Amino acid sequence: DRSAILAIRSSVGGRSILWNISQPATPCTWPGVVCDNQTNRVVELHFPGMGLSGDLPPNTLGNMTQLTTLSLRYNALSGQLPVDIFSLTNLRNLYLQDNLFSGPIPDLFSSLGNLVRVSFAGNNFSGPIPSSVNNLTRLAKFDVSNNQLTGEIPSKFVGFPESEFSGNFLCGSPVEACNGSDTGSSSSNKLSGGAIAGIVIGSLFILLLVSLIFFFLCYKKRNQNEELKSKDVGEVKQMQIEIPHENADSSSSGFPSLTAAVGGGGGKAKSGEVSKKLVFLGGGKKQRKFDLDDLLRASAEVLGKGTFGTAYKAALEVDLTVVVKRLRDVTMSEKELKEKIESVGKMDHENLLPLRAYYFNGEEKLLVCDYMPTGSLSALLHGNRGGGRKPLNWETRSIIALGAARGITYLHSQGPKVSHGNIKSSNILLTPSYESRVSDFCLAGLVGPAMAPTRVDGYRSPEVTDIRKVSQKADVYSFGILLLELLTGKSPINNEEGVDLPRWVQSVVREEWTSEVFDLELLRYQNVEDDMVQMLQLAIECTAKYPDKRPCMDDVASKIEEICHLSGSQEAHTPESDIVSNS
Ligand SMILES: Nc1ncnc2c1ncn2[C@@H]1O[C@H](COP(=O)(O)OP(=O)(O)OP(=O)(O)O)[C@@H](O)[C@H]1O
Repeated sequence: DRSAILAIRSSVGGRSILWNISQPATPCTWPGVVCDNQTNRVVELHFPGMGLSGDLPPNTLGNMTQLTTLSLRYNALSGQLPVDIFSLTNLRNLYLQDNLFSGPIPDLFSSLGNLVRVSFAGNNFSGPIPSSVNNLTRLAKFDVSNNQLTGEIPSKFVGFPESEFSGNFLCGSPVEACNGSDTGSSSSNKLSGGAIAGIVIGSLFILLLVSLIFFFLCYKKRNQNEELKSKDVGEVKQMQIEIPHENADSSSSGFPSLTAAVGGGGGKAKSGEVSKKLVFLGGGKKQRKFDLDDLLRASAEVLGKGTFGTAYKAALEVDLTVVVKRLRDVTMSEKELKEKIESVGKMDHENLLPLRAYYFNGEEKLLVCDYMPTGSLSALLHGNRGGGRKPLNWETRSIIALGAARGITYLHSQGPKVSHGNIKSSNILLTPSYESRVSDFCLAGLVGPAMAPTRVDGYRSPEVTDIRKVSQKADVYSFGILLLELLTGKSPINNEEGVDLPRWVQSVVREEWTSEVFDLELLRYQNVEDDMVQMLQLAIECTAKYPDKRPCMDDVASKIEEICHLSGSQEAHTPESDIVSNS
């Protein structure tokens, strides 16, 4: 290993201060060199931005057979990649971005079967990406942006981020589809003047046609809006007669009233049907009651649009704020819906956010639950990542996981067909002491298949093709994703790897979980590393591809208790400063 590094040095130079060969015989103490403690073999080389230039020497790197990471990014290395690099079968990370490498990515590249992350971005690599890369099953990142690559992108990269392939002459998913012509064609394929003129005229014609269609659609839309406006006025009047309330359009807080926010007191009521009744759920439970007028008068703020419709925060009084969900596209009959909501209203567990009340009148369907001022786990994990954020410690994360697991376990205990159906971090709401309250449970059958939104995709188990047909084992899968989210700090919907979390985690070898997988915020808690590894294993079990291979929720909750030494009910006592660490 030592002589290989010295050979590289004499070929490509670099800043001598970083290559002090008068040092001891072992290269393990040289800057940028990482060795295995037991074997003393070099496992990682990190020479980023060290002023290396020229061609890498042949038959050199290939001798460093234990190399797992090779980082030569931000240098001025040129020429083709030496062939012996492709014999480094232990290599997992290859970072060669921002150099001057040229020539093809050879077929041999696919012999690096352990590769997980590769960046060739910002070089002059040319020719096609060999289709044999389809065999690199662990590859999770492959950034070849800004090279001279041509041809069709191998099918392996469907679903990878487009940005990793941009700035080339490539076609096919994830960039634009191939149309049969070679975008990287040589001068012999240059278009004639006539052909160019034809294309220009054709394009102008298409532009004209598109503009005409656009104007026509705008015109039609405007007419429709005018029609709707006149209809709405009628409906608002109708609702205002049916549901009388004072001061409906504005409130003292400056936010519009709920009536105004939902568009004039709600949707269309069935003719002759008048309902002012807000039906409270939860039986004899002590809770403050209010009537529909109070609700409609309350100042309302949109919280977001979810699977079932829009959620509004409605402040009724100084100390009474609720969330109103306005359901849309409900496919059930009103009778069925009432039965369903009544049964959901009976669910009672300390880790569930109960439904407080509902209101149905014709097309208008409102669900009411308590507002949770601390917000959701999603906001806590992913909000404010840029700056001014308080890291979320391991203990808090495990208490949140356990609370959510217990809430879901309770649901599953209500019958083999009862499942949550929409487990995700925005549906785990938190009390001020960071206890979990699982929300939006058992509502999966409410909306039609057209509502199957891509937004739940990151959590949805592979066997679920219709979001109305969920199961307890599908819940376990989604919960496993939630655990991965807690452990990695990455959102399953929108993460920089652009891959699904289980696939990404499993592409990293176990020894590297600590450095590669866990949220950086968790790395400071070294005494709990074992617990985190066990939790990650549990998450992987939960996200098994086949439902039968997944544990049941009851066992998942017990396992979390065991891993984190948490048993009994978690007290709501911990002040915020103990929960989110300040450093
Ligand atoms: N009771 C609540 N208290 C505080 N925030 C809430 C409450 N209910 C929902 N939210 C927040 O309001 C936003 C919109 O919620 P909503 O449930 O409508 O959509 P979602 O959770 O994003 O998706 P889905 O409808 O699929 O559950 C989310 O950010 C959610 O965390």
